[in-house]
Amino acid sequence: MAASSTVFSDSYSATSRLLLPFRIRGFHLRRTLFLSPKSNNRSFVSSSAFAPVAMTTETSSKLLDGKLIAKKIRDEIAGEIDGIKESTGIVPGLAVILVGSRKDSQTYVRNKKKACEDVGIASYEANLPEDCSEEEVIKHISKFNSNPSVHGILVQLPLPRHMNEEKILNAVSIEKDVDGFHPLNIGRLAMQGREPLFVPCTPKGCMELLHRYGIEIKGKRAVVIGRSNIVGMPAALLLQRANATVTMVHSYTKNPEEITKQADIVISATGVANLVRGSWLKPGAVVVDVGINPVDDTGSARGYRLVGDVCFEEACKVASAITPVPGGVGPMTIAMLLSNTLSSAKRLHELK
Ligand SMILES: Nc1nc(=O)c2c([nH]1)NC[C@@H]1CN(c3ccc(C(=O)N[C@@H](CCC(=O)O)C(=O)O)cc3)C=[N+]21
Ligand SMILES: [Mg+2]
Repeated sequence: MAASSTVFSDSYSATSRLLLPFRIRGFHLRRTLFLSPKSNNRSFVSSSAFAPVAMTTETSSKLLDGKLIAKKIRDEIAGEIDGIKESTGIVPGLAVILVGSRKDSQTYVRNKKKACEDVGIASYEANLPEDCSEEEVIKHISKFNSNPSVHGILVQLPLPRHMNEEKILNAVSIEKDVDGFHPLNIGRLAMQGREPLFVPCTPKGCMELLHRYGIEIKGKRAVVIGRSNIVGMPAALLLQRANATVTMVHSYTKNPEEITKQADIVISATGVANLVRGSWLKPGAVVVDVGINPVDDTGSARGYRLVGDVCFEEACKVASAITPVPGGVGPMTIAMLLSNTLSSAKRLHELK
C-alpha cells in the first residue's frame, strides 16, 4: 500500500510527533462515539475478551478503562508509600528536568508533579531555558544522580533540536532511570534472561492494563503499529517477553491493514489520528490505542480535543475490547512512572 508510507512516519517518537502541530491528511474525522454506560460493560473481562463480536450487531467493545485502573494503581502506591514513610521515614523522590517552554511539555510536567503529590512522592524540578547548553542539562542530571533524596530522574522529551538526546539520556544513572530509556535498560529488555531495572512507562502501562483485565497474551498474535524508541519498540519487546508472536507494522510495511487484521492484540503508537480503521481489525481483537492526537474542535474550551490512532467509532464495533482516548493509556503512563519511582526508592534503600 503505497499510501502507507506517506500516512505516518516513524522517524520521530510517536508521542513527540503528536505534540507537533498536527495536520490530518485524508482521514475523515467523525465525532467520537462514547460508549453509553448501558452498552458498555466496565467489569473486568477474562477469556471473554477474545470472544468475537459480530460486526453486524450493535454490540460494543468492552472499554479498557485506563483512568479507572490508573486510579486503583495510584491508590495502591499511595498506601505502600504511607507504610514506608511510617516505618522508615523514607520519602520517594522524582526529579523532572524540563528544557524549553513548550506548552504541552509544561502541561505534562505539571500533571506529573500533581500525580506525585497525590501519592506522597516528593517532586524535584529543574526548568532550563530553551537555549541552554547540553553541559548545563547534564550538570543538573549529575546533581540529581548524586542526591540521595532523588530516586527517579525524568528528562522530559522532546528536547530542543540542538541537543543530542542520546548523550543526555546516557547521563541519567541507570539506577534512577524511571523512564527506562537508558540503553542498558533497553538492551536488557531486548535480551532473554536479562532483567531491566526499569521498563518504559507507556508500554508498561499498556501491558499492565491488559493484565488487569485478565487478557491473555501467551501464544496470541500481536501487531505493534509504529516503532518509536519510547513506545512501539519496547511494546513489541514486552509482548514478545510475554510469549506473544509479534509483528511490527511501520511506515514501510506493505499492506499494513492486512497484517493488522491478523492480530489478536493491536497496540498502535503512530501519532496519526484515526489511521487504524475498523476494517484493519480482526473481529474480537483487543485494541490498545497509544495515540493522543489533538484535532481542532471549536466547540471545546481548549479549541481542540484528543483522539487516538484508532477510529474509535468503527473499531468498537469490531474489537472485543479497546482503550479510549483520553482515559486509556495516558493515565496508565503516569501511574507506571509513580510505580517505577516507588520501586526505585525501595531498591536504593534495600527495602522489600
Ligand atoms: N521523558 C518523557 N517521559 C514520558 O513519559 C513522556 C515524555 N517524556 N514526553 C511526552 C510523553 C507524553 N506522555 C503522556 C503522559 C500522560 C498522558 C495523559 O495522561 N493523557 C490523558 C489526557 C490528558 C489531556 O486531556 O490533555 C489521557 O490520555 O487520558 C499523555 C501523555 C508522557 N510522555
Ligand atoms: Mg489515553
